[in-house]
Amino acid sequence: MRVVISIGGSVLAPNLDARRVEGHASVVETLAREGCEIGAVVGGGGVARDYIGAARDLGANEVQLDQIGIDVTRINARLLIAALGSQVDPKVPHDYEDAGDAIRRGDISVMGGVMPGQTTDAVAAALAEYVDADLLVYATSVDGVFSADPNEDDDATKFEEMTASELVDVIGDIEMNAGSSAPVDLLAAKLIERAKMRTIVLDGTDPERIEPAVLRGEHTGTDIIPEGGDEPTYWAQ
Ligand SMILES: Nc1ncnc2c1ncn2[C@@H]1O[C@H](COP(=O)(O)OP(=O)(O)OP(=O)(O)O)[C@@H](O)[C@H]1O
Ligand SMILES: O=c1ccn([C@@H]2O[C@H](COP(=O)(O)O)[C@@H](O)[C@H]2O)c(=O)[nH]1
Repeated sequence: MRVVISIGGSVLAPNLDARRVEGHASVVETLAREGCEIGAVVGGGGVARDYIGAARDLGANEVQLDQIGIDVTRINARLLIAALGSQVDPKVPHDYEDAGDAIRRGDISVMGGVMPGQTTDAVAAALAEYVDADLLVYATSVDGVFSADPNEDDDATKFEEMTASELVDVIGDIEMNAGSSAPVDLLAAKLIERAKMRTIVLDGTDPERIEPAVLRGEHTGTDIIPEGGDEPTYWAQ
């Protein structure tokens, strides 16, 4: 089974806690031992937003701010690489071909951002499509996709499952400025839709939640169901 895991910066490195990074690395290594081929994509989190906020105050434009964000995602990717064993490609790929080559060699590949105008959510979706992944998992700071931002709206309800086109509708109005927050960004949702990619959005603050989701489809987040796609088959079955 080939899986791409997007790990939000806010769940990997909300502060520089080595044990937390080790926890995520340990789950990735366990999945690799179970026979999964893995591409990981790491976000920038609060640190990226702090840098972006300061540079915005200094007058940088949105592309310059995105470039700062990309730099931070790549630093976070290096942090995860540092915690992974010998099976990881030590290089942070800057494009999908290099990441795909590493995965096909049997290495774990860890990417950050690639280009302005998107977030690492879109990188993960594009990598998943490029390597023909069986599953894409977003480990983010909320336990799934809600009808509205659950941190802003007490009446927001969680989707246990939804189609990719419903996802596009729900997140379509979220702003796309550098450093913006969304469980999955709009470009990622469109890529998931066109690739008919089976996708799970879950709370990754506890990395232990990722393993049962990948191996058995067990989680409390949101399943994005491919329209016209096949029924999911789980690795452990
Ligand atoms: N409809 C929605 N459903 C769920 N979360 C939403 C929704 N709309 C906005 N959000 C916000 O999206 C946030 C999750 O995305 P966020 O970008 O902060 O984290 P991430 O995916 O872990 O990546 P990173 O921290 O690297 O940016 C949540 O904290 C929530 O406030
Ligand atoms: O391909 C990419 C990836 C990221 N960015 C910029 O970086 C920040 C932080 O990334 P997150 O995935 O949101 O953690 C993002 O908001 C963008 O400003 C990018 O431009 N291109």
